[in-house]
Amino acid sequence: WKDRGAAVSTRREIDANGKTIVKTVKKGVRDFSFGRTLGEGSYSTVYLATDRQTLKEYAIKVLEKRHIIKEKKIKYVNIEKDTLNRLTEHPGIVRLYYTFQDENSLYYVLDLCNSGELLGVLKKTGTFDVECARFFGAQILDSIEYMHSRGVIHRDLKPENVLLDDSMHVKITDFGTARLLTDPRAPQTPSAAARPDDRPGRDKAQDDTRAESFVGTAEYVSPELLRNKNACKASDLWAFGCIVYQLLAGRPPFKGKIVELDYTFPPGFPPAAQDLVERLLVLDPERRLTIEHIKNHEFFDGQTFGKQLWRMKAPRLR
Ligand SMILES: NC(=O)c1nn(CC2CCNCC2)c2c1CCc1cnc(N=C3C=CCC=C3)nc1-2
Repeated sequence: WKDRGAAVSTRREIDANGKTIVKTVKKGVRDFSFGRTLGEGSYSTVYLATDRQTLKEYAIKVLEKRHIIKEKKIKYVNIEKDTLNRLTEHPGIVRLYYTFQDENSLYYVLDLCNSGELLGVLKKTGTFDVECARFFGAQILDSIEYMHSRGVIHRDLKPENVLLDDSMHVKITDFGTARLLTDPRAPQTPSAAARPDDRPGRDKAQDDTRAESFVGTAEYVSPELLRNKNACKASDLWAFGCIVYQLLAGRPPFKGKIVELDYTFPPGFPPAAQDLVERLLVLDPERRLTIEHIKNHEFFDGQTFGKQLWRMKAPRLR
């Protein structure tokens, strides 16, 4: 497990002649004071942590080596690190600054999102109005577009994994179950994605075993992931449709795994949003709206995307 990125801290020591020497050493666990637990996964715990020298706050994800080895999850750990290493330049993705390790654990030093989960904020207000749903929807979509452009499929997008920073801007997290496409320009749909890809050097093992073992969260998992376990970029857009529905309705469209497409819109659900959701919650991934179409959909009329979107002030929640 090669550490990534090197943050150094300077340490003053007195040498044998009583002279003060300044050493630069790679940052380690002693350079941080660990605070409350922000979340626990089956293989990791995420803590609030403060850099003792700079006083900057981070989220530090700690994984126990013994547990990962015992549960044969080394591949997952490396996938997450490789995924985070690919997603370095976008305001809507939780950033990995660097990693370090000690004899027992691996440490990922990540952006801290002080405003918690989008789900928590939604629960406080019950539902969002169109302006809020459009702002958060646009930031999530902009982040998905960046992920997909870097050949990353998240596979488990849901409001719990959409975090918010101090300015109430979106930061998507938890790439432990992401799928890395070896060719970022890979096709958008499972049939093309499922076609055996015998390019030399393609790591089939990674795809096959991971495709077998992972399925997203029941309420947001796409039909193709349930059917043939092959997630494609359109699978993240199915989850996006579920999230847009939930922001405006206050609950996800499906309770538990979807059988076939039986969901209804509550009275008062905005018509443009209804049309958008209906074109995303489509069983056949090849017929689902693509990101370009979504950005041009009436629901996002007047909404900017790209750099300008991330300079906007988050709307007051109501
Ligand atoms: N799995 C992770 O990588 C991860 N998990 N968490 C906490 C989870 C809590 C349950 N819902 C999903 C997130 C984080 C991260 C990345 C890095 C990260 C950065 N900031 C926060 N901040 C939080 C603040 C209040 C409540 C929850 C999270 N959390 C995380």
